Amino acid sequence: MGTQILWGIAPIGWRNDDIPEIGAGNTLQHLLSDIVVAGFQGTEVGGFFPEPTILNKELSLRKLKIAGKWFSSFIIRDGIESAKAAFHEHCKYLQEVHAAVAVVSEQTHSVQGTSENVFTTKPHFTEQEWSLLCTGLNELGKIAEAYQLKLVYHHHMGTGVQTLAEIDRLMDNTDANHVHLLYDTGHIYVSDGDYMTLLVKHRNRIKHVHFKDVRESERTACSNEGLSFLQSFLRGMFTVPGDGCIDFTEVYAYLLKTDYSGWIVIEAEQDPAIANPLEYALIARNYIDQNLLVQTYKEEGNVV
Ligand SMILES: O=C1C[C@@H](O)[C@H](O)[C@@H](O)C1=O
Ligand SMILES: [Co+2]
Repeated sequence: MGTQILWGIAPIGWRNDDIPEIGAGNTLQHLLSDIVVAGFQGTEVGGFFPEPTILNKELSLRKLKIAGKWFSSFIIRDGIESAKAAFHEHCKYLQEVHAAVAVVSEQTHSVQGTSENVFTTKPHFTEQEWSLLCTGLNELGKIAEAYQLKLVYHHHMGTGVQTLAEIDRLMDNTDANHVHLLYDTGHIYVSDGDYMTLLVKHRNRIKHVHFKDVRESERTACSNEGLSFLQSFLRGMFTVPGDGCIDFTEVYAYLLKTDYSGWIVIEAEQDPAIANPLEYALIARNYIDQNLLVQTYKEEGNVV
């Protein structure tokens, strides 16, 4: 067995699909070259990425890989058949860029992209909606496998699968063979004020990881002011590991102890006009090298 971890960083610090205007001047080439400078092995696909042959060329020039890509599903709103058709297209693209996972988030009734207070407003699915969602995800999971991908579900602020209780329900009612979990430290911390319980409870379903850190003072301010999800990230609620309040040494130690293999993707949405993306990528890299990789080194029996 043993642990095989690939380290990536998401485009979200350079350009953000939730607010496409910010960082719009950052090109694909600029982003990918910054990722190389910061010493990461790959990234996730952003909405502005080109078709597979062009992307593969730019990736191979820099020896970078693609981990996966976000997919907003509307299983509840549009029905399973409609979601399946869109997901086939998504998986086809991902297979062509040799990705490992398809990141799925159900966006029916979501307030993620709205001006609603994300700390007090979120959808609560009915019994019928839960049943449709879980059945639909099982179907999408099988489609992902046909493209040599794993479907990993992204719990997310402002959506119907946000809290630990909601993630429990999703895990309990979907097929573990087809529906896996993406563990995002930042989202579960902002939602529940805790990140270890989810990790320990559902470690056996976790097949993809986002390391997102949180500035506690900004989280409190955003919550007190009743900001939306988009306003909160523009305000600086999220940051890279090493710059916020999450103890990633604890998270990483647990992943190592349980032989996690796969991608860990640094993901911190910030306004690139305020937080220089390369500078923050280097802060993350430095934190990983100084605080996390030293654990792998010790596990291998080395003396530090
Ligand atoms: O994985 C993610 C993808 C983004 O589009 C999303 O809004 C962000 O919060 C996230 O965690
Ligand atoms: Co995420």
